Amino acid sequence: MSLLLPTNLQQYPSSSSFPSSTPLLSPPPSTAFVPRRKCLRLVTSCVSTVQSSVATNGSSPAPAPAAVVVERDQIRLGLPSKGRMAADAIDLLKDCQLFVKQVNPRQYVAQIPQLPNTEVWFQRPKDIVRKLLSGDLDLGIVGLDTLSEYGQENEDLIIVHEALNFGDCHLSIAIPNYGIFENINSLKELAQMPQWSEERPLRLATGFTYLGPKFMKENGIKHVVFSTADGALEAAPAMGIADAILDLVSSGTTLKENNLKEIEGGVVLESQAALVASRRALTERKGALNTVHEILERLEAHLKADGQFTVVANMRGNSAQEVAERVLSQPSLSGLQGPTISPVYCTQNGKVSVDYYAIVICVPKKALYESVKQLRAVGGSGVLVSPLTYIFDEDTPRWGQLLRNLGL
Ligand SMILES: Nc1ncnc2c1ncn2[C@@H]1O[C@H](COP(=O)(O)OP(=O)(O)OP(=O)(O)O)[C@@H](O)[C@H]1O
Ligand SMILES: O=P(O)(O)OC[C@H]1O[C@H](OP(=O)(O)OP(=O)(O)O)[C@H](O)[C@@H]1O
Ligand SMILES: [Mg+2]
Repeated sequence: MSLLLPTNLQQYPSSSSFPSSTPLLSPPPSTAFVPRRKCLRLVTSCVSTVQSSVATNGSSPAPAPAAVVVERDQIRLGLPSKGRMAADAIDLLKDCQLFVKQVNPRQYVAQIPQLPNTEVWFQRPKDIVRKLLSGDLDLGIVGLDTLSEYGQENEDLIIVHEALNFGDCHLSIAIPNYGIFENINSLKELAQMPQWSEERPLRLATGFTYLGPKFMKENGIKHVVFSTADGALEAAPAMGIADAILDLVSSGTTLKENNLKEIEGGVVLESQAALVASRRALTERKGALNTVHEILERLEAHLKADGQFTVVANMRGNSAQEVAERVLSQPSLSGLQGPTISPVYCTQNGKVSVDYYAIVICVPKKALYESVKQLRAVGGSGVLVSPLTYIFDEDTPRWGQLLRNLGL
């Protein structure tokens, strides 16, 4: 990777010399609960964080901050303060019956009455990651892209839930769909283009100044130089500033509108919102593990139910067993653990009898129509479909994983 002539974008030669757009500076957390002696240690640790991280977000992995857990009574959860993740994060918590009470949008601290030992702090997503690392936050909701870029594989960061079902996008290389790139459709073809040399490397514009150089290095692409900007990167190729870009894509509209295309092998990562925690907080801060357990249980119950419908149907039959056999003969009707089948009691000529059975199953939303067709095929009628709110399993699989990860 080599240096290119300056342009109107900031240019940096490689991952090792990519300077920071913003230093990892986080203000000391509230000292309200910090005893005096701890206060001194806290300041020391903040100073060392600042000094050691001026070359981020695109340099070598940030060193683990000093292992200090500041004493405070409240567990701190960081939520995105604005942008596309903010409303969805609050809505998700609301769907889990966790109501974030924010008096007005400019107030950066809020409460969740259902979690009395927890404070919400609204921060920019990248600052959530930085503050998890500095110990100023204990938990956070951010995109996996931001976590990877600013967390830089730091072992103190633990992904508690990696798929919160919003903020979906992917980080991808894109090139012009015209000119010398017209017939280039893969990373390999891009790398092998005769145009790139030590003197004239491929110019890649990205805001991902850590992940970009790392990805190119891992893919053996040597003749590349990086530049950065804060947004509207898709303009860079047409402006003649860059040959390619590395940016987030969701609908693909921005690429299309700027005559750019993605290439095979060019996806650096898939991203969506995740619940992230500081390992130190979970192991050392009183109450943090209980809080994360409760949040995780609620999230899992909601997210699992979110993809499912409850389907109730009537079915004529001689016995529950016989109805069950018919239902289970269909591939999409086994539900989560098999159908629940109950007799429907009717009176006929003054006598109570059972001619029908009600069957209840959970059906993935995507398979709803197929399931209705299969139900009809085995004699189902009067099909009622309703949304499912929560599925609380015996155990949350991610909780077990988390405990193993923490060595507990
Ligand atoms: N199409 C998309 N473009 C960018 N980010 C997306 C997209 N879809 C989902 N996301 C998620 O939203 C996050 C960006 O949120 P937002 O746009 O609020 O930016 P930000 O982090 O506040 O950055 P900045 O304010 O510096 O632009 C991404 O990190 C990603 O996880
Ligand atoms: O695939 P799409 O749905 O078109 O979304 C992708 C675009 O959205 C984001 O930009 P953003 O809107 O944050 O603007 P910015 O680049 O100016 O920050 C991202 O950086 C892409 O440019
Ligand atoms: Mg953009």
